[in-house]
Amino acid sequence: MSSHATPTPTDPTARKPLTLHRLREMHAAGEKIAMLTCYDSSFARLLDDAGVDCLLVGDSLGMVLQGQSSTLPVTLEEVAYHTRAVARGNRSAWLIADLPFGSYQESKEQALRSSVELMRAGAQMVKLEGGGWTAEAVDFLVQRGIPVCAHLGLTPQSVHAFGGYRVQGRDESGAAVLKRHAAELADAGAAMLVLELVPSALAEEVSASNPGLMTIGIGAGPVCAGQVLVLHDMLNVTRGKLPRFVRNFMADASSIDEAVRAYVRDVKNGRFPDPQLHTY
Ligand SMILES: Nc1nc(=O)c2c([nH]1)NC[C@@H]1CN(c3ccc(C(=O)N[C@@H](CCC(=O)O)C(=O)O)cc3)CN21
Ligand SMILES: CC(C)C(=O)C(=O)O
Ligand SMILES: [Mg+2]
Repeated sequence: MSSHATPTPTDPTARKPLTLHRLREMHAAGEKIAMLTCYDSSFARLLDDAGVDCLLVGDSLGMVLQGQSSTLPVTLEEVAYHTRAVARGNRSAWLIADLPFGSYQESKEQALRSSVELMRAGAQMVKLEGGGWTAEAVDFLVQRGIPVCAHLGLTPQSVHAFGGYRVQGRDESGAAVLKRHAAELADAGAAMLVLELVPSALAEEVSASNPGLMTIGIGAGPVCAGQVLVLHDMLNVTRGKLPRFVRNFMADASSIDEAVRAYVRDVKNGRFPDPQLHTY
C-alpha cells in the first residue's frame, strides 16, 4: 500500500459513543436500554457492533469464566483486568463494571478507592449491590464524578444471607422495603438500578415511582427502562440449569452476531422478556 494512502474515512454509520446524557435521552423518549455482560475484548467489539447499549463487566465472571459456585471469590484486580480488556475492544457502548464483594462494604472511602481502580481500567460507571446502607457511598461517588448503578432484589453477593438464589420482594413487607431502598438510592444520585429476580409488578412500580432512575431488569418483567442478561446464558454456553428468565437467543440464530442482534431487537421492541415465560 502507498504511503500516501488516503486515511480511512470515518464510517458514517458508526455509532457515536454513548454517554450518560444520551442514555437519559433514550430513557426519556421511551427507548429500551439493551445491556449484556461482557468480559473480554473480542466480545466487546462484537456486542458494540451489534448495537448493545451497555456492557457490564459483571462479577458473574467468577461463575461463568472461573467456574466458582458464587460471585464471592472475585477480586477487584480481576474485575479491573477484564474491564481493561473490554475497554480495548469497545468503541461506543457505555461501559459499567461491578464492584466485587468486599471492595465497597467497609466505608465510602473504600468504595471510592475501588471505584477509582475500575474507572482507571476504563469503566464509565460502577455498580454496587445493596439497599439503603449503600446510599451514603453512592452519594459520595456521584459527588466525585463517578456515575453509579445500584442493584436491588436478588443481590448475589448476599447469597449466603438469602439462603439461595430466590425471588425477592414477594411479600408485602419485602416489597415495601425494596421500594424504600430504590427511592433512597435515586435520592443519593444513582443513575441506574438493576432489579434482579423480583416480581414484575414490583419492578413496574419502582420504575414508575422513580422516573429519573433507569431500571434494568433481569428476571424483573418487561416494564423496566432496560434489560440485562449474562452473555453466556443467552448464547447457550452456560451448562446446567438456567434461571427461568433466560432466553436462548442461539435457538433461532445462525451466528453469535445474529443472536446478539436478536436480543437487542427484542429488548427494544418489548418482545423480551415475555411475561408468560420469563417473569415472576
Ligand atoms: N450464569 C449466570 N447467570 C446469572 O443470571 C447469574 C449468575 N450466573 N451468577 C450470579 C447470579 C445468580 N443468579 C441466579 C441463579 C439462579 C436462579 C434460579 O435458579 N432461580 C429460579 C427461581 C427461584 C425462585 O423461584 O425463588 C428460577 O427458576 O429462575 C436465579 C438467578 C443470577 N446471576
Ligand atoms: C447479572 C448482572 C446484573 C450482574 O450483576 C453480573 O453479571 O454480575
Ligand atoms: Mg454482578
